[in-house]
Amino acid sequence: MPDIDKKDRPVTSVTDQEALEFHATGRPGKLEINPTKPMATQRDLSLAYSPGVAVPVKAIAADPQTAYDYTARGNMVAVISNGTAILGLGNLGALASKPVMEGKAVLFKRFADVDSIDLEIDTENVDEFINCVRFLGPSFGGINLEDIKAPDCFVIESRLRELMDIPVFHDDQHGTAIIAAAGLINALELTGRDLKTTKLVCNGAGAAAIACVELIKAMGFAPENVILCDTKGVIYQGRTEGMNQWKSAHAAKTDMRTLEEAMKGADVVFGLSQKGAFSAKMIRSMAERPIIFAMANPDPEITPEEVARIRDDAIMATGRSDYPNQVNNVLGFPYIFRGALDVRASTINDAMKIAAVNALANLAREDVPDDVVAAYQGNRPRFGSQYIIPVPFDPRLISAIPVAVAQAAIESGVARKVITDMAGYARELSARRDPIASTLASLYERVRRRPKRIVFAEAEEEQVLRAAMSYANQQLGTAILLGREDLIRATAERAGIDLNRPGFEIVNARISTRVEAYIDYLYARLQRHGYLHRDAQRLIHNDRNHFAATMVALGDADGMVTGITRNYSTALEDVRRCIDEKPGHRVIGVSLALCRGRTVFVADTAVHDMPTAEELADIAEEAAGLARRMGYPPRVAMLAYSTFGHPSGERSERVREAVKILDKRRVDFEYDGEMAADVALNRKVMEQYPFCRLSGPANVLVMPAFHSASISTKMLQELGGSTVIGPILVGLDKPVQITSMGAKDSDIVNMAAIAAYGGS
Ligand SMILES: NC(=O)C1=CN([C@@H]2O[C@H](COP(=O)(O)OP(=O)(O)OC[C@H]3O[C@@H](n4cnc5c(N)ncnc54)[C@H](OP(=O)(O)O)[C@@H]3O)[C@@H](O)[C@H]2O)C=CC1
Ligand SMILES: CC(=O)C(=O)O
Ligand SMILES: [Mg+2]
Repeated sequence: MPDIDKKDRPVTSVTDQEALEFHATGRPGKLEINPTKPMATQRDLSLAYSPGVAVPVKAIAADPQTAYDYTARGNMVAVISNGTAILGLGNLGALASKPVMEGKAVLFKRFADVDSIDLEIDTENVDEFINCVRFLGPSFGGINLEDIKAPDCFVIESRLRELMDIPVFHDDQHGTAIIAAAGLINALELTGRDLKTTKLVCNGAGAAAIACVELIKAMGFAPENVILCDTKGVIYQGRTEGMNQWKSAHAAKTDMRTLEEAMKGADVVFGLSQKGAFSAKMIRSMAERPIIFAMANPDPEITPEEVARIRDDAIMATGRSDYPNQVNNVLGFPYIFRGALDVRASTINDAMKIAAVNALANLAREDVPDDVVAAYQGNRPRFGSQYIIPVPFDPRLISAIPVAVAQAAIESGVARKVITDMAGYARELSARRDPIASTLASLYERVRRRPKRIVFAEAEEEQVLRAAMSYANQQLGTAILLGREDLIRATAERAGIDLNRPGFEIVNARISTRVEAYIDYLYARLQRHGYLHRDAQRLIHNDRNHFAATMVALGDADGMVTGITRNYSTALEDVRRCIDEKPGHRVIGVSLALCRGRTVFVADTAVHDMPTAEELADIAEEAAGLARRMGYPPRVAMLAYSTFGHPSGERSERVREAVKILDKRRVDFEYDGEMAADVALNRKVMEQYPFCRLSGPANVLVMPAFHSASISTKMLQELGGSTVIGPILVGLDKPVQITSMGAKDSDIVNMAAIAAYGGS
């Protein structure tokens, strides 16, 4: 069980205030609705609404299946709850469940491009709830039930499945069961067990547990080898206390009465109950090479550290992201619905669930290819006791699971649309998901594995302190706070930030013991550039950028972030006085623009005002390198106002020349130009130039000059609704990132993490 000692604290811990601010910032909540058709002209309105809308109305009335062609139904799932069992928090009501349901809706979109809306129904009456949902059927392609207490959830789901002709899926039951079963299959394989003879104990007999037990029995577990326990102990035939029909269906013919008795000699134990339910004695009494899935959230029935102290032959999984082998339903519901929606399935049946189980289990046995390594913090996990199930950010999930689910739906006769080209479908699926979320997540994970000391050069500012707190809280490393200690502490107190916890270090330039070394270093660099010794003294004593950059140059910090109090070019000049460019590289700025599921890298957005052809070629190489490091195979477009010589003009000459220079350099990425932005980004327009060497729309845009780079990224941000990260500085010998003036704490912490990643 390597490495688990370091993982005592949850890595994603956030403060209550951060969580509230996250939800309240900007438009409150996590969701908004956007039209997919233009609504600009009278004609648009006539088509979208009266009179044009009457035509699809009549078509749907004549043939209901055409609703999938003319409305959003086919890609729309409702996430529905009454809040009676919100996560592990209990019955806090429908309204309080809304943040969770919005969260599930966002995960649907993020991971599988499924549009989703949350609906909170304010009743605990089972019949009222059922009636409310059943009449909503025409609006949706599927219903994802969430956080409804047992046994109500069983009645609600089975009645709605009968009443509705679209998939109804209780995520807490089947999502959990599918992921647990996938992990179990692999753990059985690794321990050389046959599922027909394996003895399993499941502690807990609620929503998740009953579904797990039903699924593994459907997969071939012998009913007599499965023992279910609840708060009253073993569920045995004839027991009357605390029973219901769902527990009775799994009551065992046995003399055992306690969990402790049941676990003696058991091969597998599932915990779907409560923190701490498994004792050391129970774990010790299990069979050799036991399989222990302690899935209670947020704290498992027993921790991996505790198990490791008791025995070293166990395969261990939990529901948490900070241990190996996370069993979490986010691995399932987005992809299962994706597959079900794509074949317009009328239900999600056992065949589809088992197909999802096998697809997930098989994925963990495959070699992890290069372009997926980023999702695993740069490591290449090998199928084994520490890797029995993929992580949620594995980009292969989007093509593996929906294909298997869709195929099973077709074969089991519940699909209303047949996909014949499954390989083509898998390719389409891969293109649906933008890897930026996994890229950033894996970047953060990688930094967590090798935490870094990052100096926050403007630590007297409140948003910088907030970013530093988030950096430390997320266990990315030590936040070195540069500034006057009294001011930093006063600001922290006003902002409610506790600086006495681990993860912070305050450095005051005026009293630092390293000042003389920094002055000597800077003077040696600048003495032949018109600087006197006292100029170097003044810069180190009075200027936080020079002090911080020198700290990084001399190895007293791993990286630096600055920029909110000084404009970009000034901050960059400060840094360049202290740090050179990396040998053989050119310092440039690259902005990441994320818009409608696409990510493009735009360069140079920071340094070169009017680059020469040679400089443009260098910029292309640096930007392509960054794209590749972030997991995107680069397709570089050298942009201009003209495309392949038309219209002709002097201004495009430099860009054409840059392409020739790249030809001579025999670079190892796709590039072409000069071309206009629409040719670079729009496949159809690009097709008018069949000789174009790009294999698809560009994802790296090299701008002809700084002004066009800056204007276009700002327009994308303001008018196009893009999220822009950066400019990210690349090409410096040490990792330094500069934010824009007035950046928010979330932007600053991203830049700090990027600086830390640069030093990994
Ligand atoms: N990792 C994952 O992806 C998921 C994990 N879970 C976890 O599973 C647990 C149960 O969730 P869910 O099924 O939705 O909840 P339910 O309320 O539907 O069921 C809880 C069950 O646990 C039993 N139980 C509670 N405490 C103990 C105990 N100390 N010993 C034995 N049995 C106990 C209850 O017994 P009784 O019937 O006697 O009251 C009940 O059967 C939670 O901790 C939840 O976090 C749930 C979904 C997904
Ligand atoms: C993970 C989940 O769905 C839950 O805890 O309820
Ligand atoms: Mg849930």
